[in-house]
Amino acid sequence: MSAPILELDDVGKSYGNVHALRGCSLRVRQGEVTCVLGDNGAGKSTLIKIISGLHDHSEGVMKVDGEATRFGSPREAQTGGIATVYQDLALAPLMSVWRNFFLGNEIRTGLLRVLDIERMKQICHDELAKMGVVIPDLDRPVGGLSGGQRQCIAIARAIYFGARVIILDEPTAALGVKQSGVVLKYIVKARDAGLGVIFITHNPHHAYLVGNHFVILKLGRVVLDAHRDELTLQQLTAEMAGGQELEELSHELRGAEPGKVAAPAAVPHGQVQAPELGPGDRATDPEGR
Ligand SMILES: Nc1ncnc2c1ncn2[C@@H]1O[C@H](COP(=O)(O)OP(=O)(O)OP(=O)(O)O)[C@@H](O)[C@H]1O
Repeated sequence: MSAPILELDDVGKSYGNVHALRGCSLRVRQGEVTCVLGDNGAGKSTLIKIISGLHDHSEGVMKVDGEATRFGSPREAQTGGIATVYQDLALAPLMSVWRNFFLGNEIRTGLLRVLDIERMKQICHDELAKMGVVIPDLDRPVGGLSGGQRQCIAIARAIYFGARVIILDEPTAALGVKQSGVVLKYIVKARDAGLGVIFITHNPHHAYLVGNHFVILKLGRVVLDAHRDELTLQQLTAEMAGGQELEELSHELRGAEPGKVAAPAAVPHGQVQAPELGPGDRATDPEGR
């Protein structure tokens, strides 16, 4: 197993009296997808903010390449090779695809330092092609693209600008089934390109399709930390759903409405009931099984 690029040891963060994160340990390795799952208020955003340099941790140690590190700003985290793709993406909707790709990092040429548009378009085209993204017209405003395509542009951009760890903040949360599939494929491509991917999600089905490693946060604590070999999709779903709590709820609902059969237990927060993985799903199995 390769040495972790990023390690958290017992990291915690308090906002005044609120312990948003406690005793969180995590390893992110090259060529692996680490999925961080958790309900609302579990501490996922706090974790992202610590790793991406927005907040400092109050307890524990964060290491990058084995060295204890505290990022003073998101820019420092980026320089350290850590890129965060937020759900709202920080893309400018009215700007073209290539302008968005180079936003803040434009290539200039000549004495007058004018924008080298042709070169930027060519690089943008090549980098998207490497990820298998085909956008025929790079002059098109990003706002006119699908949510899945926008996520992919943001991922390709992070890779091109030197990310070694990429944090994806619920990239499939606002997407339908097909678009989610597109984004999951690019997560696999980023992993195969050698990045360490942190995939934040509410959805155990999406996580299990691409994940090598799974961490579940609940009320700021890690309640599950398992490698793919140690866990089935059903177990992951049950852990996420809080099997015991749903069992109790199911009894309660049955009691409340006599004669009615309670709804299936494991469907929290509008998520889809867990399908058994079919042969098609295995296409994105990170172990290639
Ligand atoms: N700036 C803050 N000040 C005080 N409390 C905060 C702050 N940010 C987060 N918290 C609290 O910390 C806990 C964890 O919040 P966090 O946003 O990290 O959870 P989350 O898992 O990202 O939730 P969601 O999925 O709803 O975004 C919550 O109880 C939240 O209310």
